[in-house]
Amino acid sequence: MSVPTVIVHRDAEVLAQAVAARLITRLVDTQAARGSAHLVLTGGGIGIATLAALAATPARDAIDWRSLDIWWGDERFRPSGDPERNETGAREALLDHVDVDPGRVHPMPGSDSGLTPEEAAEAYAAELAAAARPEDHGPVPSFDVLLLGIGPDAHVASLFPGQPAVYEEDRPVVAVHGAPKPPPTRLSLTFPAIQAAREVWVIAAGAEKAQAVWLALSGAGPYQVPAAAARGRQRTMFLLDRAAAAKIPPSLGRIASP
Ligand SMILES: O=C1O[C@H](COP(=O)(O)O)[C@@H](O)[C@H](O)[C@H]1O
Repeated sequence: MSVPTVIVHRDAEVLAQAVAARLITRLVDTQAARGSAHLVLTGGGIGIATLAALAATPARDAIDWRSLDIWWGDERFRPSGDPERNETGAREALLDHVDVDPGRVHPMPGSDSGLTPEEAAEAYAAELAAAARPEDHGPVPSFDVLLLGIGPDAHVASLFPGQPAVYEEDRPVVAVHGAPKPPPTRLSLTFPAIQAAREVWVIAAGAEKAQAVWLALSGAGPYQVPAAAARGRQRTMFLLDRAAAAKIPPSLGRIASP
């Protein structure tokens, strides 16, 4: 697994725009090299703001949207179209405004799917397995970029401290019950699936995330600090605003926006 690189931007607005710009470059380069790319989206305030920033920049047209597979790192188990779903936020902020191939957009099943949360997790795992190639050496595609927000409690995706999902070592997707942040029932990628990504980008803005960010970069254990296990195979980035970076030593964070 890769050692995190930390980049600090002035504020949440610059952070969202900078991550959007970085994403365009990464996806364009990947599509040039391999013809297509796999992107995993996150929900949350800065996650959706990043997607809105991507939608707002004309450079978004450099991405071949029809050759992009879009996945989610976690989802709230609510009906399709529910405002609490990460999918709903992503569609409104970005996906409704670009020429994606609907067949390559892979939302996690909702509570109106007729599936139990456990069945929904299994269904999503099967969808991931169907997209994996022999060279991926595992049950999920090698995601090119996997975006993660982080909670004040250091949760990533829907992997909350001390919950059974953080101990999952085999299945790539699990149902989560009793999440401390509402809604309580969710689906989430697990650490093995997250760590199969080529690149993991943790995005955080705001002072309420500062302690969690510091713990995630300080060698804390993943069961109590899930963000400490947010690592990509080739690259891990912590993309922060100044408030979220406030507790990490200045030597660790490279200021990118004066
Ligand atoms: O519940 C969730 O929370 C995290 C962080 O959200 P934020 O609003 O505090 O930034 C998010 O990354 C995750 O996808 C989501 O389901």
